[in-house]
Amino acid sequence: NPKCNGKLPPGSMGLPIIGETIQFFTPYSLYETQPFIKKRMARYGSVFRTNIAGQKVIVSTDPVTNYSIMNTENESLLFWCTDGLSHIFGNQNFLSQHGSVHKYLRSLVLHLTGREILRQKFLHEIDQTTRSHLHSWASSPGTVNVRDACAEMIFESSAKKLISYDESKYSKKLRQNYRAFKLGIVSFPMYFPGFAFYDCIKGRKHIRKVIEDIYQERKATKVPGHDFLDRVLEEVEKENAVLNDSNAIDLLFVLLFAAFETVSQSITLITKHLTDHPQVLAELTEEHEGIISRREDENSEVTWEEYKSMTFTHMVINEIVRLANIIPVTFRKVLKDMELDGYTIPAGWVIMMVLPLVHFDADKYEDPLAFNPWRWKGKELHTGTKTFMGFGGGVRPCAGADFAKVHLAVYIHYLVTKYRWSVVKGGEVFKQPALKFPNGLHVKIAEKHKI
Ligand code: HEM
Repeated sequence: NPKCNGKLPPGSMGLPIIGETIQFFTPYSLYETQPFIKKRMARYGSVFRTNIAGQKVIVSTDPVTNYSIMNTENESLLFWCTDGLSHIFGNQNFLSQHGSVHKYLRSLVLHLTGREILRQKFLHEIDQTTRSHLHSWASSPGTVNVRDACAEMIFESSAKKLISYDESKYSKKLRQNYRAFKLGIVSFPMYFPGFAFYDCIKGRKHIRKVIEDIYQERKATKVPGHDFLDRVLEEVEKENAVLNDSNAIDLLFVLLFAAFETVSQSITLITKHLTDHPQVLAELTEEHEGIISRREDENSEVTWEEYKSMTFTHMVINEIVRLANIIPVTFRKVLKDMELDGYTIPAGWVIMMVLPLVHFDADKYEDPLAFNPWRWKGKELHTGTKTFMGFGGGVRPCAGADFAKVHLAVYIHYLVTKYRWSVVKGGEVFKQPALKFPNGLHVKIAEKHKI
C-alpha cells in the first residue's frame, strides 16, 4: 500500500516493479473498451490506482472529471509524459514544457501546422503529394499495402515541410528507424536487448543523428530550406532564445513523429471503413463530385474554400477519430497532493486519463460502436467538447488537428473521385492500447477512367 496523507483511490499496484504492465498491454479489439480499464472500473469505480511500467498511476475514467483536468494547468497539476516517454522525446521536449515556454513553443509549432500556413502553402503541397502517391499506387502492377504506402506518403510530406529531408541523400533511413522507434514507444521502459524499448531508444539515436546533421549543416551554411527548420533556426539565434540546439532538435524529432504516425494511421482506417461502408462512400463521392462540378477546370487543385465546404467529409473524419482513439490515454503529473473525486492523489503520481471511454458511451452516442458519420449532422465538428476529445481539448488541444484534417480531406477527395479499390488482404486492427495493423491493408487500386 503506497503512502498517502489521505484516502488513496482503490486499486492494486500489482507485482513488484512491473505492477500491472502486462495486463495493461494485453491486446483488444478496436471496437471495445480496453478490458484492463473495464474490469477495474467495474471493481473500483471511475477512479483507481495502479502501477504501469514502474510508474504510480491514478486512472481517471469519468469524462466530466477528465474534461476538468484537461482545463487545469497549475502548480499542482501539469501536462506530462511518463518517464519512459520523457526519455524517448528528450527531457526538455515540447510536451514537457509549461506556462510561457509552452505558449511560445505552441505558437512556433502553429507556423508548421496552423490554418494560415496550411491555407497559404501546405494545402498546395499536400494536394501534389497525395495526387502523385495515389497515381503511383494505381500504376503499380500488384497490390498496395495502404498502411505502409500511407506512412511513406505522409512521412515524405511531413519531413519535407519540417527539414526538407530527401531520403535518397542519407544512408541512415529516417523512416526505417522511426519504425523501430514507434514499436517501443508505448512499451515497458526496459533498456535491454530484446525489449521493444531498447530498439526504440536505438531508433531514436539514429533519427536524432540524421536530424542533427541536417540542423548543423543548415546552421553552418545558412542556405535557407524554405521549411520549418529555417523558422526554428531564426528562433535559436535570437538573443535570450528559449530554444537551444538540443531542444530545437528534440522539437523537430517529436513533430515529425506526431505528424506522420497519427495521420497515416487515420488514412489507413478511413480506407478500410470506406471499403466496408458503401453508403458512406457514396455520400462522400457525391460531395466531392459536386465540388469538381463547380470548378472551371475539373483537374485544378483543392482550394481552401472547397476544403472548408466539405461538411460530410469532416463528419467522416470526426467519426474515424472518435472510433480510432489514436491517443488512447494522456497523462498529467501531480506536483502537490491534490483532491480528486473525494480521494487524495499524492505528489509524484501520474494521472492517466482514458479519453476514449466517453466516445463509447451509449448515453452520449447512440449505438456507439457503429461507424455512423451521420451522427455528427448539425454538431460541433472542430472543437474538443466534454463528449468528444479525440483531438484533446482544454488548455492543450492538439496542435496538429488542422494539419491532420487537411491531409485526410485531400486524400478522401482524390480517393473517392478518381479511384476504385478492393481489399485483397489484411485490414485487421487491434489495440495494445496503441493501434496495430498486424497484416497491413493490401488493396488493388485503379483509376476510375481506366476501368
Ligand atoms: C488524427 C490525428 C491526430 C490525433 C487524433 C491527435 C490527438 C491528440 C490529442 C488527443 C492530444 C492531446 C493530448 C493531451 O491532452 O494529453 C494531442 C496533442 C498534440 N498533438 Fe495531436 N493528434 C493528431 C495529429 C497531430 C499532428 C499531425 C501533429 C503535428 C504535426 C500533432 C501534434 C500535437 C501536439 C504538438 C500536441 C500537444 C499540444 C500542446 O501540448 O499544446 N497532432 N493530439
